[in-house]
Amino acid sequence: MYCTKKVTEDLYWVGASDRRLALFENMYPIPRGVSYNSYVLLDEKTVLLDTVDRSVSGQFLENLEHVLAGRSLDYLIVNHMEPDHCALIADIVLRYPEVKIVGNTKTFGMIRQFFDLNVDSRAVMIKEGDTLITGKHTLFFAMIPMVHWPEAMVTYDAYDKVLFSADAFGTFGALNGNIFADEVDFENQWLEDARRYLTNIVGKYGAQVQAALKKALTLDIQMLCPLHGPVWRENLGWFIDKYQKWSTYTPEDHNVLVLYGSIYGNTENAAAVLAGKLADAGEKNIAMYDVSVTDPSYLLSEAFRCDRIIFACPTYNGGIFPKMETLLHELKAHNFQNRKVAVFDNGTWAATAGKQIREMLSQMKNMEIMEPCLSVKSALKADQLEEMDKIVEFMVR
Ligand SMILES: Cc1cc2nc3c(=O)[nH]c(=O)nc-3n(C[C@H](O)[C@H](O)[C@H](O)COP(=O)(O)O)c2cc1C
Repeated sequence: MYCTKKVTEDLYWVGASDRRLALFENMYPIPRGVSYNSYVLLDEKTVLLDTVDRSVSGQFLENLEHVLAGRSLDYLIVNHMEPDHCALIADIVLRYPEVKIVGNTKTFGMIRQFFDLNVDSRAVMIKEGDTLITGKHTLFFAMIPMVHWPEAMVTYDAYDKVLFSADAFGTFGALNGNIFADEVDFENQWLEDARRYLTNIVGKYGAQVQAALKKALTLDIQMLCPLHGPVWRENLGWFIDKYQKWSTYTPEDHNVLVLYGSIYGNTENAAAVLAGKLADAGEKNIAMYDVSVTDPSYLLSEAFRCDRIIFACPTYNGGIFPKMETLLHELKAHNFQNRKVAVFDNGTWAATAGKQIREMLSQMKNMEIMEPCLSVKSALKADQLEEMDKIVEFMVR
Protein backbone atom coordinates (compact mmCIF):
# COMPACT_ATOMS: atom_id res chain seq x y z
CA MET A 1 0.00 0.00 0.00
CA TYR A 2 1.31 3.48 -0.84
CA CYS A 3 2.27 5.72 2.09
CA THR A 4 2.66 9.30 0.86
CA LYS A 5 2.14 12.79 2.28
CA LYS A 6 0.98 15.99 0.66
CA VAL A 7 3.51 18.73 1.38
CA THR A 8 2.08 21.66 -0.61
CA GLU A 9 -0.64 21.95 -3.25
CA ASP A 10 1.67 20.41 -5.89
CA LEU A 11 4.30 18.66 -3.83
CA TYR A 12 4.26 15.15 -2.34
CA TRP A 13 6.61 13.29 -0.02
CA VAL A 14 7.18 9.79 -1.42
CA GLY A 15 9.98 8.65 0.89
CA ALA A 16 10.12 5.90 3.51
CA SER A 17 11.80 5.07 6.81
CA ASP A 18 14.11 2.24 7.87
CA ARG A 19 13.96 1.16 11.53
CA ARG A 20 16.02 -2.02 11.04
CA LEU A 21 19.36 -0.51 10.04
CA ALA A 22 21.76 -0.59 13.00
CA LEU A 23 24.56 1.59 11.63
CA PHE A 24 24.07 4.46 9.20
CA GLU A 25 26.96 4.46 6.69
CA ASN A 26 27.99 1.30 8.59
CA MET A 27 29.39 3.74 11.19
CA TYR A 28 26.77 5.59 13.21
CA PRO A 29 24.25 3.87 15.51
CA ILE A 30 20.69 4.94 14.67
CA PRO A 31 18.44 3.52 17.41
CA ARG A 32 15.62 5.80 16.20
CA GLY A 33 16.01 4.69 12.56
CA VAL A 34 16.33 6.99 9.57
CA SER A 35 14.10 8.32 6.82
CA TYR A 36 15.01 8.61 3.16
CA ASN A 37 13.03 11.51 1.77
CA SER A 38 12.06 11.88 -1.85
CA TYR A 39 9.62 14.41 -3.30
CA VAL A 40 7.39 14.62 -6.38
CA LEU A 41 6.33 17.92 -7.91
CA LEU A 42 3.21 17.69 -10.06
CA ASP A 43 3.21 20.62 -12.48
CA GLU A 44 2.72 20.69 -16.26
CA LYS A 45 5.83 18.54 -16.08
CA THR A 46 6.31 15.92 -13.38
CA VAL A 47 9.49 16.04 -11.33
CA LEU A 48 11.04 13.58 -8.88
CA LEU A 49 13.60 15.09 -6.50
CA ASP A 50 16.12 12.37 -5.58
CA THR A 51 15.41 8.69 -5.03
CA VAL A 52 15.98 6.67 -1.84
CA ASP A 53 18.11 3.92 -0.32
CA ARG A 54 17.63 0.47 -1.81
CA SER A 55 16.36 -0.83 1.56
CA VAL A 56 13.10 1.08 1.13
CA SER A 57 12.79 0.69 -2.65
CA GLY A 58 9.50 -1.24 -2.61
CA GLN A 59 7.65 1.39 -0.61
CA PHE A 60 9.19 4.24 -2.60
CA LEU A 61 8.31 2.84 -6.05
CA GLU A 62 4.74 2.20 -4.94
CA ASN A 63 4.51 5.74 -3.56
CA LEU A 64 5.84 7.22 -6.76
CA GLU A 65 3.45 5.26 -8.95
CA HIS A 66 0.51 6.31 -6.79
CA VAL A 67 1.36 10.03 -6.82
CA LEU A 68 1.99 10.07 -10.57
CA ALA A 69 -1.42 8.44 -11.03
CA GLY A 70 -0.70 7.25 -14.56
CA ARG A 71 1.28 10.29 -15.66
CA SER A 72 4.78 9.78 -17.03
CA LEU A 73 7.81 11.08 -15.18
CA ASP A 74 9.48 13.96 -17.00
CA TYR A 75 12.44 14.82 -14.76
CA LEU A 76 14.54 13.25 -12.03
CA ILE A 77 16.61 15.90 -10.23
CA VAL A 78 19.65 14.39 -8.54
CA ASN A 79 20.67 16.75 -5.76
CA HIS A 80 22.97 14.22 -4.15
CA MET A 81 24.70 11.12 -5.53
CA GLU A 82 25.28 9.24 -2.27
CA PRO A 83 23.76 5.76 -2.65
CA ASP A 84 21.26 6.29 0.18
CA HIS A 85 19.59 8.78 -2.19
CA CYS A 86 20.61 7.74 -5.68
CA ALA A 87 20.30 3.94 -5.43
CA LEU A 88 17.18 3.78 -7.58
CA ILE A 89 18.25 5.94 -10.55
CA ALA A 90 18.58 2.94 -12.88
CA ASP A 91 15.23 1.53 -11.66
CA ILE A 92 13.56 4.88 -12.38
CA VAL A 93 14.97 4.89 -15.91
CA LEU A 94 13.67 1.34 -16.48
CA ARG A 95 10.18 2.23 -15.22
CA TYR A 96 9.97 5.68 -16.77
CA PRO A 97 12.05 5.44 -19.99
CA GLU A 98 11.20 9.00 -21.05
CA VAL A 99 12.68 10.53 -17.89
CA LYS A 100 15.35 13.22 -18.19
CA ILE A 101 17.98 13.34 -15.45
CA VAL A 102 18.94 16.77 -14.09
CA GLY A 103 22.35 17.22 -12.49
CA ASN A 104 25.69 19.00 -12.69
CA THR A 105 28.92 17.83 -14.36
CA LYS A 106 30.03 16.00 -11.22
CA THR A 107 26.63 14.34 -10.84
CA PHE A 108 26.88 12.76 -14.27
CA GLY A 109 30.47 11.66 -13.65
CA MET A 110 29.28 9.82 -10.56
CA ILE A 111 26.23 8.33 -12.31
CA ARG A 112 28.61 6.80 -14.85
CA GLN A 113 30.75 5.42 -12.02
CA PHE A 114 27.90 3.93 -10.00
CA PHE A 115 25.71 2.67 -12.85
CA ASP A 116 26.02 0.97 -16.22
CA LEU A 117 23.59 3.43 -17.68
CA ASN A 118 23.71 5.37 -20.91
CA VAL A 119 22.84 8.65 -19.28
CA ASP A 120 24.00 11.08 -21.98
CA SER A 121 20.83 10.88 -24.06
CA ARG A 122 18.68 11.90 -21.08
CA ALA A 123 21.08 14.28 -19.29
CA VAL A 124 20.00 17.84 -18.52
CA MET A 125 23.28 19.39 -17.41
CA ILE A 126 22.81 22.39 -15.17
CA LYS A 127 25.19 24.73 -13.38
CA GLU A 128 24.97 27.29 -10.60
CA GLY A 129 22.01 29.64 -11.08
CA ASP A 130 20.41 27.71 -13.97
CA THR A 131 16.64 27.32 -14.01
CA LEU A 132 14.17 24.66 -15.05
CA ILE A 133 10.63 25.80 -15.80
CA THR A 134 8.13 23.01 -15.19
CA GLY A 135 4.89 24.99 -15.75
CA LYS A 136 3.96 27.44 -13.04
CA HIS A 137 7.01 26.43 -10.98
CA THR A 138 10.51 27.67 -11.74
CA LEU A 139 13.30 25.67 -10.18
CA PHE A 140 16.75 27.19 -9.49
CA PHE A 141 19.90 25.20 -8.80
CA ALA A 142 22.78 26.09 -6.51
CA MET A 143 25.92 24.08 -5.81
CA ILE A 144 26.80 23.19 -2.22
CA PRO A 145 30.09 21.30 -2.69
CA MET A 146 31.18 19.13 0.25
CA VAL A 147 27.84 19.33 2.04
CA HIS A 148 28.72 16.60 2.08
CA TRP A 149 29.97 15.29 -1.29
CA PRO A 150 31.54 17.40 -4.07
CA GLU A 151 28.57 17.13 -6.45
CA ALA A 152 25.94 18.11 -3.85
CA MET A 153 23.48 20.77 -4.94
CA VAL A 154 20.16 22.22 -3.79
CA THR A 155 17.03 23.01 -5.77
CA TYR A 156 14.91 26.05 -4.98
CA ASP A 157 11.29 26.23 -6.07
CA ALA A 158 10.71 29.97 -6.46
CA TYR A 159 6.93 29.53 -6.81
CA ASP A 160 6.35 27.87 -3.41
CA LYS A 161 9.63 29.15 -1.88
CA VAL A 162 10.73 25.62 -1.04
CA LEU A 163 14.38 24.68 -0.69
CA PHE A 164 15.22 21.05 -1.42
CA SER A 165 18.34 21.09 0.70
CA ALA A 166 19.88 17.63 0.04
CA ASP A 167 21.73 16.40 3.15
CA ALA A 168 21.72 19.88 4.74
CA PHE A 169 19.10 20.26 7.49
CA GLY A 170 18.72 16.48 7.67
CA THR A 171 18.70 14.33 10.77
CA PHE A 172 18.75 10.71 11.89
CA GLY A 173 15.39 9.39 13.07
CA ALA A 174 12.57 7.59 11.26
CA LEU A 175 9.46 9.61 10.40
CA ASN A 176 6.56 8.34 12.47
CA GLY A 177 3.58 9.61 10.50
CA ASN A 178 4.44 13.23 11.27
CA ILE A 179 6.62 14.48 8.46
CA PHE A 180 6.71 18.14 9.56
CA ALA A 181 9.09 19.43 12.23
CA ASP A 182 6.27 21.52 13.72
CA GLU A 183 4.29 18.33 14.38
CA VAL A 184 6.96 16.84 16.68
CA ASP A 185 8.82 18.00 19.79
CA PHE A 186 11.95 18.63 17.74
CA GLU A 187 13.98 20.33 20.46
CA ASN A 188 13.50 17.51 22.99
CA GLN A 189 13.17 14.47 20.76
CA TRP A 190 15.10 15.25 17.57
CA LEU A 191 17.72 17.92 18.16
CA GLU A 192 20.28 15.50 19.61
CA ASP A 193 20.06 13.32 16.50
CA ALA A 194 20.14 16.35 14.19
CA ARG A 195 23.31 17.54 15.92
CA ARG A 196 24.87 14.06 15.83
CA TYR A 197 24.01 13.75 12.13
CA LEU A 198 25.45 17.11 11.08
CA THR A 199 28.52 17.16 13.32
CA ASN A 200 29.62 13.61 12.50
CA ILE A 201 28.83 13.57 8.82
CA VAL A 202 29.55 17.12 7.69
CA GLY A 203 31.28 18.51 10.82
CA LYS A 204 34.66 18.58 9.11
CA TYR A 205 33.31 20.89 6.40
CA GLY A 206 32.21 23.86 8.53
CA ALA A 207 33.50 26.37 5.97
CA GLN A 208 31.54 24.69 3.17
CA VAL A 209 28.36 24.60 5.29
CA GLN A 210 28.90 28.31 5.97
CA ALA A 211 29.20 28.99 2.23
CA ALA A 212 25.98 27.04 1.61
CA LEU A 213 24.18 28.93 4.39
CA LYS A 214 25.26 32.26 2.88
CA LYS A 215 23.70 31.25 -0.44
CA ALA A 216 20.54 29.99 1.26
CA LEU A 217 20.11 33.19 3.25
CA THR A 218 19.81 35.21 0.04
CA LEU A 219 16.63 33.26 -0.79
CA ASP A 220 13.14 33.72 0.63
CA ILE A 221 12.70 30.21 2.07
CA GLN A 222 9.32 29.22 3.46
CA MET A 223 10.01 25.51 3.59
CA LEU A 224 13.05 23.25 3.93
CA CYS A 225 12.79 19.78 2.42
CA PRO A 226 15.87 17.75 3.44
CA LEU A 227 16.72 14.22 2.35
CA HIS A 228 16.50 12.84 5.93
CA GLY A 229 14.11 13.72 8.75
CA PRO A 230 11.26 16.20 9.07
CA VAL A 231 10.27 18.94 6.63
CA TRP A 232 10.52 22.48 8.05
CA ARG A 233 7.70 24.96 7.40
CA GLU A 234 7.79 26.90 10.71
CA ASN A 235 10.52 28.39 12.86
CA LEU A 236 13.18 27.82 10.19
CA GLY A 237 15.40 30.50 11.76
CA TRP A 238 15.79 28.43 14.93
CA PHE A 239 17.17 25.44 13.01
CA ILE A 240 19.30 27.59 10.69
CA ASP A 241 20.84 29.18 13.81
CA LYS A 242 21.86 25.71 15.04
CA TYR A 243 23.59 25.16 11.69
CA GLN A 244 25.37 28.51 12.08
CA LYS A 245 26.73 27.36 15.45
CA TRP A 246 27.72 23.84 14.40
CA SER A 247 29.44 25.02 11.22
CA THR A 248 31.45 27.71 13.05
CA TYR A 249 32.39 25.35 15.92
CA THR A 250 30.56 27.64 18.33
CA PRO A 251 29.27 25.87 21.45
CA GLU A 252 25.53 25.79 21.96
CA ASP A 253 25.54 25.42 25.75
CA HIS A 254 27.61 26.78 28.63
CA ASN A 255 28.12 23.27 30.04
CA VAL A 256 31.05 21.13 31.14
CA LEU A 257 31.53 17.79 29.40
CA VAL A 258 33.56 15.15 31.27
CA LEU A 259 34.94 12.43 28.98
CA TYR A 260 36.81 9.69 30.76
CA GLY A 261 38.29 6.27 30.05
CA SER A 262 39.06 3.76 32.78
CA ILE A 263 40.17 0.13 33.04
CA TYR A 264 39.92 -0.66 36.75
CA GLY A 265 37.70 2.24 37.83
CA ASN A 266 40.16 4.65 39.45
CA THR A 267 40.09 7.27 36.69
CA GLU A 268 36.33 6.93 36.69
CA ASN A 269 36.32 7.60 40.44
CA ALA A 270 38.55 10.67 39.99
CA ALA A 271 36.26 11.95 37.21
CA ALA A 272 33.25 11.50 39.52
CA VAL A 273 35.01 13.41 42.32
CA LEU A 274 35.83 16.22 39.87
CA ALA A 275 32.27 16.35 38.51
CA GLY A 276 30.98 16.61 42.12
CA LYS A 277 33.34 19.51 42.78
CA LEU A 278 32.15 21.23 39.57
CA ALA A 279 28.59 20.86 40.80
CA ASP A 280 29.59 22.35 44.18
CA ALA A 281 31.04 25.27 42.25
CA GLY A 282 27.63 25.87 40.65
CA GLU A 283 27.90 24.00 37.35
CA LYS A 284 24.54 22.72 36.15
CA ASN A 285 23.78 19.95 33.65
CA ILE A 286 27.28 18.50 33.71
CA ALA A 287 27.54 15.83 30.99
CA MET A 288 29.71 12.80 31.72
CA TYR A 289 30.54 9.78 29.56
CA ASP A 290 32.71 6.68 29.71
CA VAL A 291 34.44 6.64 26.30
CA SER A 292 34.41 2.83 26.27
CA VAL A 293 30.64 2.68 26.72
CA THR A 294 29.25 5.45 24.53
CA ASP A 295 29.72 5.43 20.76
CA PRO A 296 32.16 8.15 19.60
CA SER A 297 29.46 9.73 17.40
CA TYR A 298 27.52 10.76 20.53
CA LEU A 299 30.68 12.04 22.23
CA LEU A 300 31.68 14.14 19.22
CA SER A 301 28.20 15.61 19.09
CA GLU A 302 28.31 16.43 22.81
CA ALA A 303 31.73 18.04 22.33
CA PHE A 304 30.19 20.31 19.65
CA ARG A 305 27.40 21.21 22.11
CA CYS A 306 29.43 22.02 25.26
CA ASP A 307 31.85 24.92 25.71
CA ARG A 308 34.22 23.26 28.23
CA ILE A 309 35.60 19.72 28.21
CA ILE A 310 37.62 17.55 30.61
CA PHE A 311 39.52 14.58 29.17
CA ALA A 312 40.75 11.91 31.59
CA CYS A 313 42.17 8.42 31.02
CA PRO A 314 44.86 5.92 32.02
CA THR A 315 48.19 5.50 30.28
CA TYR A 316 48.19 2.43 28.06
CA ASN A 317 51.42 0.86 26.84
CA GLY A 318 53.12 4.22 27.00
CA GLY A 319 50.27 5.87 25.09
CA ILE A 320 46.71 7.15 25.48
CA PHE A 321 43.96 4.69 26.46
CA PRO A 322 42.93 3.59 22.92
CA LYS A 323 39.22 4.47 23.18
CA MET A 324 40.20 8.00 24.18
CA GLU A 325 42.81 8.20 21.45
CA THR A 326 40.18 7.22 18.87
CA LEU A 327 37.88 9.95 20.11
CA LEU A 328 40.66 12.55 19.97
CA HIS A 329 41.43 11.51 16.37
CA GLU A 330 37.74 11.89 15.55
CA LEU A 331 37.67 15.40 17.03
CA LYS A 332 40.78 16.43 15.10
CA ALA A 333 39.43 14.87 11.87
CA HIS A 334 36.23 16.90 12.29
CA ASN A 335 38.18 20.16 12.55
CA PHE A 336 37.05 20.56 16.15
CA GLN A 337 38.09 23.88 17.70
CA ASN A 338 37.32 26.80 20.05
CA ARG A 339 37.01 25.09 23.44
CA LYS A 340 38.38 25.42 26.95
CA VAL A 341 39.85 22.05 27.98
CA ALA A 342 41.54 20.40 30.95
CA VAL A 343 43.17 16.99 31.10
CA PHE A 344 44.15 14.54 33.78
CA ASP A 345 45.72 11.15 33.37
CA ASN A 346 46.49 8.04 35.38
CA GLY A 347 49.41 5.59 35.44
CA THR A 348 50.86 3.03 37.77
CA TRP A 349 54.51 3.32 36.73
CA ALA A 350 54.97 5.98 34.02
CA ALA A 351 51.97 8.20 33.24
CA THR A 352 52.37 9.80 29.83
CA ALA A 353 48.78 9.91 28.52
CA GLY A 354 48.11 13.46 29.77
CA LYS A 355 51.06 14.95 27.89
CA GLN A 356 50.07 13.13 24.72
CA ILE A 357 46.42 14.18 25.00
CA ARG A 358 47.45 17.82 25.41
CA GLU A 359 49.70 17.48 22.35
CA MET A 360 46.76 16.22 20.32
CA LEU A 361 44.50 18.98 21.62
CA SER A 362 47.12 21.62 20.83
CA GLN A 363 46.94 20.56 17.17
CA MET A 364 43.31 21.74 17.11
CA LYS A 365 42.57 25.41 16.50
CA ASN A 366 41.94 27.88 19.32
CA MET A 367 41.93 25.45 22.26
CA GLU A 368 42.55 26.94 25.70
CA ILE A 369 44.37 24.06 27.41
CA MET A 370 44.98 24.05 31.16
CA GLU A 371 48.60 23.55 32.27
CA PRO A 372 49.89 21.66 34.17
CA CYS A 373 47.94 18.45 34.14
CA LEU A 374 46.94 16.47 37.21
CA SER A 375 48.40 12.95 37.16
CA VAL A 376 46.79 10.29 39.33
CA LYS A 377 49.14 7.54 40.54
CA SER A 378 46.88 4.47 40.32
CA ALA A 379 44.20 5.89 42.64
CA LEU A 380 43.25 9.45 43.62
CA LYS A 381 44.54 10.45 47.07
CA ALA A 382 43.48 13.27 49.40
CA ASP A 383 46.70 15.21 48.80
CA GLN A 384 45.71 15.67 45.14
CA LEU A 385 42.34 17.27 45.85
CA GLU A 386 43.86 20.74 45.83
CA GLU A 387 45.18 20.16 42.32
CA MET A 388 41.72 19.02 41.34
CA ASP A 389 40.27 22.24 42.74
CA LYS A 390 42.53 24.11 40.30
CA ILE A 391 40.83 22.31 37.39
CA VAL A 392 37.48 23.46 38.79
CA GLU A 393 38.73 27.05 39.12
CA PHE A 394 40.01 26.97 35.51
CA MET A 395 36.72 25.58 34.23
CA VAL A 396 34.38 27.98 36.03
CA ARG A 397 36.32 31.24 35.66
C1 LIG B 1 47.45 -2.94 28.76
C2 LIG B 1 47.83 -1.97 29.82
C3 LIG B 1 48.90 -1.12 29.61
C4 LIG B 1 49.28 -0.21 30.58
N1 LIG B 1 50.31 0.64 30.31
C5 LIG B 1 50.73 1.51 31.27
C6 LIG B 1 51.82 2.39 31.03
O1 LIG B 1 52.40 2.43 29.95
N2 LIG B 1 52.20 3.23 32.02
C7 LIG B 1 51.57 3.23 33.24
O2 LIG B 1 51.95 4.00 34.11
N3 LIG B 1 50.51 2.41 33.49
C8 LIG B 1 50.08 1.56 32.53
N4 LIG B 1 49.01 0.72 32.76
C9 LIG B 1 48.38 0.76 34.07
C10 LIG B 1 47.21 1.70 34.15
O3 LIG B 1 47.39 2.85 33.39
C11 LIG B 1 47.05 2.12 35.61
O4 LIG B 1 46.90 0.97 36.44
C12 LIG B 1 45.92 3.07 35.87
O5 LIG B 1 45.94 3.44 37.22
C13 LIG B 1 44.55 2.47 35.51
O6 LIG B 1 43.54 3.39 35.81
P1 LIG B 1 42.04 2.92 35.97
O7 LIG B 1 41.88 2.38 37.35
O8 LIG B 1 41.20 4.11 35.72
O9 LIG B 1 41.82 1.87 34.93
C14 LIG B 1 48.61 -0.17 31.80
C15 LIG B 1 47.53 -1.04 32.03
C16 LIG B 1 47.14 -1.92 31.05
C17 LIG B 1 45.98 -2.82 31.28
